[in-house]
Amino acid sequence: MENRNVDHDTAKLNCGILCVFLQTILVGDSGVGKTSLLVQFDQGKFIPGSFSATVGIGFTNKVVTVDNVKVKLQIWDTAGQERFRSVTHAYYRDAHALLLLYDITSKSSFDNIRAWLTEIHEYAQSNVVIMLLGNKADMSSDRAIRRDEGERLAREYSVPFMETSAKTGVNVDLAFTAVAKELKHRAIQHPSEPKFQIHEYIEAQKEKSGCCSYF
Ligand SMILES: Nc1nc2c(ncn2[C@@H]2O[C@H](COP(=O)(O)OP(=O)(O)OP(=O)(O)O)[C@@H](O)[C@H]2O)c(=O)[nH]1
Repeated sequence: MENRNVDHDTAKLNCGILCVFLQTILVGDSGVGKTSLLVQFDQGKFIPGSFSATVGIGFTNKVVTVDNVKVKLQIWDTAGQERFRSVTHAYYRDAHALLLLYDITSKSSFDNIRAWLTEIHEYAQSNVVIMLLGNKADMSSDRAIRRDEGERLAREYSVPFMETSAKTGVNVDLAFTAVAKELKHRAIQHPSEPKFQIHEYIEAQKEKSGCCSYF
C-alpha cells in the first residue's frame, strides 16, 4: 500500500512537472455503485453481473489535466457496509474531496445521506469538498427518488449535485473533473483568475452536453 502521508499542498510528483496531488473518497451505502463509478472513470467500462461488496478500502490513482495543470487524483473506494465504518472514518481526515453516492432506485440509500453527512462533518476537514451523486440514473423505470429531491437535499447542505450512471458513463467524468478543478483552483489560484464556482461549472457543462435528456 502507498504511503498515506499526504502533502496537502502542491507537490513535485512522479509526473515530472508541477502537479497537484489530491485525495478523493467515494462514500455511501453498500451497493450504490461506488466501485462501478470508479471503474467507469478509470477504465471507461462497466462490468455488469453479480455484486461483490468491497472489503475495507482500496485506491486508484488517476491523472487528469485541469487548465494545463496535472492533477493527480488518488481515489479511495470505501466499503459501504456498516462493519467497515471505523476503518473508513480514519481516511476522512486526509481527504480533500468526498463523493457521496446514493442509488436513485433505493429510498433507504437516499434517506441515509443525512447520516453520511453527519459522519463526514464529524471526521473530515471542515473545508473538504463534498459532492452528492444520485447514481444508477440509467434505471429510470425503477426510480424511487426524483431528481428534484436530490437537488433539494444538495441545496439544503450547499453541496453540488448531479445524477450519474456508472453503467452508461453519464456525468461520471464531469463529477471527477469538477472536483479536480475546484481543488486545483484552491491549490493554485492565479490572482488574475476569477474564483472558480463549482455549481456554475457543473450547470454549464450539463447544458453543453445536454446531459439531462438521458434521464
Ligand atoms: N444499472 C446500473 N447498475 C449499477 C450502476 N452502478 C452500479 N451498478 C450495479 O450495482 C451493484 C453494486 O455496485 P458496486 O459498484 O459494487 O457498489 P458499491 O457501492 O461499491 O458497494 P460496496 O462495495 O458494498 O460499498 C453492481 O451489481 C453494479 O453492477 C449504474 O450506474 N447503473
